[in-house]
Amino acid sequence: MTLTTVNVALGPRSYDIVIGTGALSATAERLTGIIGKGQPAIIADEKVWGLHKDALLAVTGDVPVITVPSGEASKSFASYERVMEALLAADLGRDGTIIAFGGGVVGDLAGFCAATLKRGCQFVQVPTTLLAQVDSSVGGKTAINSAAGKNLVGAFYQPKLVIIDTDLLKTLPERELKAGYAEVLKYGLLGDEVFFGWLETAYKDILELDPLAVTRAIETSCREKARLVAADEQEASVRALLNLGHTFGHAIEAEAGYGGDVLHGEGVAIGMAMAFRYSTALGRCPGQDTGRVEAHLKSAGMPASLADHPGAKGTAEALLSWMGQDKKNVGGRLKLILARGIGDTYITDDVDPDHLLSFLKQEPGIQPS
Ligand SMILES: NC(=O)c1ccc[n+]([C@@H]2O[C@H](COP(=O)([O-])OP(=O)(O)OC[C@H]3O[C@@H](n4cnc5c(N)ncnc54)[C@H](O)[C@@H]3O)[C@@H](O)[C@H]2O)c1
Ligand SMILES: O=C(O)C(=O)C[C@@H](O)[C@H](O)[C@H](O)COP(=O)(O)O
Ligand SMILES: [Zn+2]
Repeated sequence: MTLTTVNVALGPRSYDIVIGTGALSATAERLTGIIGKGQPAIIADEKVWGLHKDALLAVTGDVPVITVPSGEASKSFASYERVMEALLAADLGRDGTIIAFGGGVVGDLAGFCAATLKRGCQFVQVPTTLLAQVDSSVGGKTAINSAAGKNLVGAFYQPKLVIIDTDLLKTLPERELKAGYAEVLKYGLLGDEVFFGWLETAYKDILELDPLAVTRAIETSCREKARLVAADEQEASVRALLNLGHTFGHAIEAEAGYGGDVLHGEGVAIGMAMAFRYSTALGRCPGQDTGRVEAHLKSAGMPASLADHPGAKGTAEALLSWMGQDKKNVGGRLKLILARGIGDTYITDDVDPDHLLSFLKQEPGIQPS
């Protein structure tokens, strides 16, 4: 078994991402080294725990486990409170280690618990979805949702180690694989046209979990994420490129509620297509590139607009109002990631809300005001 290691270079907060088949058992010594003499605890997605607990327990030995229900609803204040009380009852101190075992939901929740437990304890990510393996386990964005919007309560807090065992993906449902693929695609669209070109031919292999294709997709995504995070840990500049499609996507998710009608990756897929269409509407991106993005999403069986997704809804006004809550906004100005073409994106706060509203009103599937 060959493992690949990508380092996230953040000075004293630097850490490795270890990627490959069998990565979990191969990193056992590193994990126990991080745990040291402190008290560890596992925070696991309930479904993942049922499927894969033996793989993790074989590495950690007997460790307290706190499970949370599967799904976005677990990124809530209620779930955060329950998990924090359980961690305190398990006697974790600052030298304790929280091991997140699940997709992005568990990673974001467990990371926020780690950031705030006694003002910070150790944290290790063991992501189990494609989305979490290519994106959410890396970079230290941790959060829960609020009634006001997605990820509005959180912290930047880096893990000590990310263990990406691609064997864990074998049980992932197809819809979740596709949702994760949206974030893979993001890395091509935001800055790597060659990678996008490869994805146009390799997407079937990735979705069928061909080991070489999956590993290349994960490694390429993690390298680019590690590069952007190392350059701008707290999203003061270039890191915002990782938010391509998210201002639209988070609004679509929020409007659908967090009950699983629209998955994060599905919102991002629609949001990226919207960002390209809006860039074309502004005369900044050739329509040919936008057409290529839409065509690829359709080939991969993913939505490119609200009309393609039965759970996506909302009026232009409602979506714009959610976008107004976005954390990137400064001084009340909307900030968007737009495109000059595939692999060439930029961050702008030069957004006219009236113009954006007219654009949204013409989007396929948007509800009448
Ligand atoms: N922090 C970040 O940088 C970042 C980046 C991207 C997304 N996110 C967040 O991540 C979340 C989405 O993550 P997600 O797509 O992983 O969703 P998720 O965590 O809800 O997992 C998706 C589903 O797959 C199931 N599952 C997980 N692993 C499995 C496995 N190996 N086999 C079978 N089933 C499995 C889960 O039970 C769940 O039902 C969103 O909340 C999003 O905001 C965060
Ligand atoms: O790591 C980042 O930076 C990202 O933006 C990655 C996104 O895929 C992820 O969904 C993130 O949680 C969104 O961040 P937010 O700041 O818009 O909540
Ligand atoms: Zn995302």
